[in-house]
Formats: sequence, C-alpha cells, structure tokens
Amino acid sequence: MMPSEVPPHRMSAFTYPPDYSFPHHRLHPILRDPTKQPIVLVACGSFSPITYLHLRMFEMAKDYIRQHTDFEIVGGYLSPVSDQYKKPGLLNANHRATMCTLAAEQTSSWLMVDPWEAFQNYQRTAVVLDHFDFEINTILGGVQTQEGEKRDVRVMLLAGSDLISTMSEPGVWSHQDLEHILGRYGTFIIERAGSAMDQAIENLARWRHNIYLVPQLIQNDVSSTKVRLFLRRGLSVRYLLPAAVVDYIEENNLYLDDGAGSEKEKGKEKEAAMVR
Ligand SMILES: Nc1ncnc2c1ncn2[C@@H]1O[C@H](COP(=O)(O)OP(=O)(O)OP(=O)(O)O)[C@@H](O)[C@H]1O
Ligand SMILES: NC(=O)c1ccc[n+]([C@@H]2O[C@H](COP(=O)(O)O)[C@@H](O)[C@H]2O)c1
Repeated sequence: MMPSEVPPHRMSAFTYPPDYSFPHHRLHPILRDPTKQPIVLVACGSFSPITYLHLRMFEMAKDYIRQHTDFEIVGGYLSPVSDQYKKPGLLNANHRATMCTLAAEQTSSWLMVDPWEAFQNYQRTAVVLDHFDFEINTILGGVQTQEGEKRDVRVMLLAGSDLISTMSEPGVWSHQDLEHILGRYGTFIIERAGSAMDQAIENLARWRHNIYLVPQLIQNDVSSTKVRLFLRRGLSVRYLLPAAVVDYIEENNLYLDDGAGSEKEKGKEKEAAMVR
C-alpha cells in the first residue's frame, strides 16, 4: 500500500500509460433533467477478480441516487488499481482490466473501464478523481442540457464501507487527500457486512454532507478474496461472477497458485473461511 503525504497532482502533472485514450463511449452527453446535477460514479479497487457485487454497487447507488438525491448519473467507471499497489492476490493489470471490461461490456449498458490507473505507477485516489474531472470537464467539456447549456459533471467516489473505514486509520490516507476526496468530490458508500457504517464515518463528520450512505437491501457478501480461495481449491465460482469472467479465468488458468506463499493472503483466506 502506498500512503502519501504529498498533495494531489495538478492537472499538468498527470502521467499517462502508452497509447492511452479516455473511454467515454457510454458517457451520456445530454442531461435528461436540467434541474439535476450531473455526476459520474468512479469505483477504485483491485478487482482481482471483479465480481457481481462490484457491479451491484453501481446499481445500488443508482437506485439510491434516483430516490434520495438531486443528482443525475451520466456515467459509471471502474478504475482498477496499478500493479504497484502490491496487495496480496493482485493479479497483473492486464488480466484485471480485461476481466473488468468483459464484465462491464457484457452485463451493463452504462459502465466503462478506465485503464489509466492500472497501466502506470501507483496513483492515489485523490489523483485518480482529478484525472476523471480533467478528462470529463476540461477535455470533453462536461455535458449539456437539452437546451444546449453546458454543465460541469461532478466526479464522485463509489466505495464499500470497509474502504471508508480505512480513512480513519492512521497513515493510510493523508488529511489533504481526504479533504480533496470528501470535501471537493464526495462519495457514495455501500454498506458491507461486517463493517459498521456509522463507526466508519464517525471520524469523517466534517465531510458528512458529502458522504451518502447506501444500505444493501439484499445482502451480498461475495468478495474477491473468497473467490480466489475457491478457485485455488478447485471449487466453482459460477454465478458469483459474470460468465464471461469465469470463462476467462478458466481459459487462462488464473488464480490457481495466486499468492499461496503470502502470509497476508493466508490470513485473509482464514478470515474468509471463518465467515463461511
Ligand atoms: N461485499 C461488499 N460490500 C460492499 N462493498 C464491497 C464489497 N466487496 C468489495 N466492495 C468494495 O468494492 C470496491 C473494490 O473492492 P476491491 O476489489 O479493492 O476489494 P475486495 O472486493 O474487498 O477485494 P479483496 O477481497 O481482494 O480485498 C471497494 O470500494 C470495496 O469496499
Ligand atoms: N491514500 C490513498 O489514496 C489510498 C489509500 C488506501 C486505498 N486507496 C485505494 O482504495 C482502493 C481499494 O483499496 P483496498 O483494496 O486496499 O481496500 C484502491 O484503488 C486504492 O488505490 C487509496
């Protein structure tokens, strides 16, 4: 993991992977309701591998946003983390980005995968959100109302409550980055079994107005760690992940000996096995 104290990059300091272009084929250029504020949802994570739960997070947020807010979603992005994040069980970026793309293209009509983060040096989440803001508002010029009025799109982080819990852990996120992510952008937090939401945001009270808590009305506790454990034991993961992702994993013999030697991975597996 790479906590950092340095402030978020300025736009001119962005670095780019070779042959990169920002995906926007499913970004909605026209705001349907001019009284609403346009937003994009960005989920940052390992996605090793992506599961139906990761995809459900977007649908849960979408329902919540329609029912409880004045936002209109104009796009949704998965942003797989760089290999340099070095989390146990992190398969190489090429495989992770391919699986995310298969999942997004084959199961959704609005989700996209941005490979910017995956194929370069580790980028902090604050910088990743700046990158989306830059591509969507500065380069693409935001969106328009049906009358042709230009509107900036607000970038918002979509995350599980375990991730927001880490925001109160010392040394994981810098204060400056939290101010940037929660003060400037804002976040939708999906309730996660075993991770108390109220406790998670207790220390983030000053940004409470920008933190939207989304309950999981149908509990789903699929995790990538459990999926990796199943695969290593030769157990089926079908119907936990999109079929195209299961096929891809099988065709490429992925996760058969993934992180087996790592003490951290063994610890996480033990936890996952106990949950069962
Ligand atoms: N069961 C869940 N409920 C709510 N949010 C989840 C759940 N599983 C993952 N997430 C969220 O999905 C995002 C991406 O998750 P990521 O792939 O980094 O972790 P993960 O699924 O917990 O993987 P691992 O098991 O490898 O730690 C994070 O914001 C995480 O909080
Ligand atoms: N300081 C930071 O910007 C920071 C700290 C911890 C996790 N993260 C991000 O959170 C995402 C998920 O991380 P975990 O899988 O470790 O929960 C990753 O995309 C990672 O880059 C960012």
